[in-house]
Amino acid sequence: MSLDLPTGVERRRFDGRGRLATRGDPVYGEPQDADGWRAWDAGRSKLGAMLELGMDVGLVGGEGVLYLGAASGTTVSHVADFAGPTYAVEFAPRPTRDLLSVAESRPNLFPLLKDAREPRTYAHVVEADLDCIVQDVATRGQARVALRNRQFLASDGRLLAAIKARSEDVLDDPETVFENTLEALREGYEILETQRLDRFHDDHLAVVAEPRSEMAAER
Ligand SMILES: C[S@@+](CC[C@H](N)C(=O)[O-])C[C@H]1O[C@@H](n2cnc3c(N)ncnc32)[C@H](O)[C@@H]1O
Repeated sequence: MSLDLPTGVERRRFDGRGRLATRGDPVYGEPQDADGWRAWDAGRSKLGAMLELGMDVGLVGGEGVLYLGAASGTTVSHVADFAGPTYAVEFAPRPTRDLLSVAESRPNLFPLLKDAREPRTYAHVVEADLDCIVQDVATRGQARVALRNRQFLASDGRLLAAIKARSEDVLDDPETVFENTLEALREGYEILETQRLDRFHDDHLAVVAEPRSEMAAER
């Protein structure tokens, strides 16, 4: 199935091959074309992989985004190229330094050196009613992170999460980890679509979800 890409994301030719691309300053040595488009490497980006696999991520371009686990900005740089205000949370100082450089040419990208498990520490900065949370934290308790940050999402917003099985339990069967994580997520989200990302990222499950209205409060 082929779904529309968000405005600001196109399929362009690089070295004779059609690849996803956004327009902006290069960040990680990715190929660029003469019109200022830069290739979006799905092998280095879970959101890129979700788009390559044709998942219905619900992005149209221009969204307000909270990105959890921004690292040095590989994926969030592409997000900021096509989205609106993009809040990028990362708790490790070293990659956050790189993220600050990525933000220099992207006035809509706001790096936050914060722990995604503690949303109260950035709730005064991040706006409410965002269209989208992108989550790629690779830490134990990935469902809890998504539930705690649900407060920032509009009622019709989307959670786009990449769940890494080995971050929850190195020994457990990934399928079991994914089932348990989805069960935990259902406390605050309705799961719309899931897909294994193994073609691009081993033992990762991509999840598209929307907030459930009946969840009383964040935990
Ligand atoms: C797989 S990497 C993210 C890669 C990035 N999303 C990309 O595609 O460019 C996971 C990142 O999550 C960060 N992280 C893990 N736990 C976190 C937490 N509780 N709060 C904020 N960042 C966290 C790690 O420091 C790491 O940089």
